[in-house]
Parts: sequence; C-alpha cells; structure tokens
Amino acid sequence: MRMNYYPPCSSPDLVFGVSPHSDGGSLTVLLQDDDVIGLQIKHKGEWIPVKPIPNALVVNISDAIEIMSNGVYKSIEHRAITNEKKARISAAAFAHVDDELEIGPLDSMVDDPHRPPMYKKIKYIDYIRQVLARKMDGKDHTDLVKIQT
Ligand SMILES: O=C(O)CCC(=O)C(=O)O
Ligand SMILES: [Fe+2]
Repeated sequence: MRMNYYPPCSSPDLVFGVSPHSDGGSLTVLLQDDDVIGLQIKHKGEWIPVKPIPNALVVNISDAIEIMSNGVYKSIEHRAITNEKKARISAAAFAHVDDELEIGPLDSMVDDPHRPPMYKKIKYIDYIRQVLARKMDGKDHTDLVKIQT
C-alpha cells in the first residue's frame, strides 16, 4: 500500500504530484480525496482527469495483467497533478502476484499466428524489482518484457 500526500503547490503547471507511470502489479485499488481532482489517465494520447465519485474506489489494471493477457488488457498510464490551493491525499493498494510465479502470456490469450506471444516470460519478483528500481517514465518500463517485432 502507498499513501500519497500532495501539499498545495504554487506552480501546478510545472510540478507533478506523481510522474506518468503504470503500476507494476496486477490490479491497483485507489481511494482518492472526494473533493480535489488530481488523478489523470492517458487515453488516446490525451490526459483525462478522473473525477472523484464519493464513496467509490478507482480500480486500475496494472502491468502483470497486461502481460498475462498478452496485451488484450492494457495497464493504464496515469499521473497525479498538484493543486495550487488544496492539499490532496490518496491511498493506493497494490495487488501483487506471487513473487516466485513466472508470468507471461497465458496459453488461452495466445492465438498463433493472429496473436503470437507479445511478452517474454519473467519471474514476477524480477520484473517488479526492475520496475521499482527505475525512474517513473510513462510505460517505458514495460519494454523490459515486450517481444520486439
Ligand atoms: O494519487 C493518485 O491519484 C495516484 C497515485 C499513484 O498512481 C500511485 O501511488 O501509484
Ligand atoms: Fe500509480
């Protein structure tokens, strides 16, 4: 679990709360402040604000699901922006895969030659360690396991 606290920021145009990234696990459940918009997702090249719905949680697909679904379900690229006047908090619960499990496209998600395997197999702990060691930079970290065509 990660608790995020974003203090008011005098230059929200220049300072991110959290840089663009996708989460490395399987699913992320996010509780966000009801009255401060901060979370944005990337959709068709545009950043879209995720307006808080009172008493609702946000559920994001993370990288392990993208890998196991052979890219059918994509992990969502997201970021948090800051607010000039108001502080914001969020709590993210990350569902992880068993450390020792080798993840890769599930047989049922591979359909050669129409949809060949698009990700390499990797032990989950090796994947998540590499992801966490990197600077957040969009979804570039998923190149670690992508099979280049
Ligand atoms: O604060 C938010 O809305 C996003 C936080 C986040 O992306 C994370 O903790 O991984
Ligand atoms: Fe995140």
